[in-house]
Amino acid sequence: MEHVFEVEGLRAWYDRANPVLTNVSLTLDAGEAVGLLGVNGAGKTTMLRALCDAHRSYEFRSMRYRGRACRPDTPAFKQQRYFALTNDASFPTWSLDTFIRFLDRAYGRRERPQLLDELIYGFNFGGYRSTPFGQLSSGSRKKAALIAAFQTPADILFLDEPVDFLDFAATEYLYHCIVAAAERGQAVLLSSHIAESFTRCTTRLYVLSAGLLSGPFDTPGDSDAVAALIK
Ligand SMILES: Nc1ncnc2c1ncn2[C@@H]1O[C@H](COP(=O)(O)OP(=O)(O)OP(=O)(O)O)[C@@H](O)[C@H]1O
Repeated sequence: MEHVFEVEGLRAWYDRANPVLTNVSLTLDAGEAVGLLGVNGAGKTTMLRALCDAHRSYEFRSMRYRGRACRPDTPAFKQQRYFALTNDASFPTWSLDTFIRFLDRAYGRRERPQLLDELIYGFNFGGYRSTPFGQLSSGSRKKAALIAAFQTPADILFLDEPVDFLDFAATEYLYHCIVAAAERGQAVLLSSHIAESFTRCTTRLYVLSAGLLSGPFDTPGDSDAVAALIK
């Protein structure tokens, strides 16, 4: 089966003599959510940033989007992936409504127009859609970032610690959104420190440690077994 995305031999660094990532290879398939585990500082964010053209210092042996060679900055790849940061402080004067208009131009419109309204309702964000991001609480800012991510028609969603800052209800709704995105045919790669987010949402896991990515492993059914993967 053709993978929607594959990368081999990714290496990334801040100091070239001490690379954060020395050999990262992974595949993502349409219609699956995949987890990315690693202790604090393992390099998960650096990896996602490198894959999404947000980190300059990297090299790789090969990268493919739907079987075609690409780079993180290839326009055809960029238009089919969305990267949601852990803690996004960009566009402080923009609201969700403004941001969505921008994303509609960049990614094209949603196949189901009602998806955006469903997401705003599900994340209980209706009262904030015209509030500037800079005036939102951390959790509400995160909800805006996740609504923006899940409403795009991009083939691949890269979600860096999507659970962070969310309240209980929003966390539950996030899990629903990840599963629903996979059911719609998108590929989702999410990093997290919450084992439950993997057992609830993913089918496969990769573990980042000492610059190397191991896996994929079938996602275990219980949280202790997930945590054991990084011991
Ligand atoms: N701007 C930077 N300059 C230099 N080193 C950095 C920079 N950002 C991150 N690092 C280092 O790169 C390594 C990987 O950091 P990264 O943020 O990718 O890890 P992470 O797995 O996402 O961590 P966490 O789970 O704590 O978010 C760490 O040793 C970190 O100190």
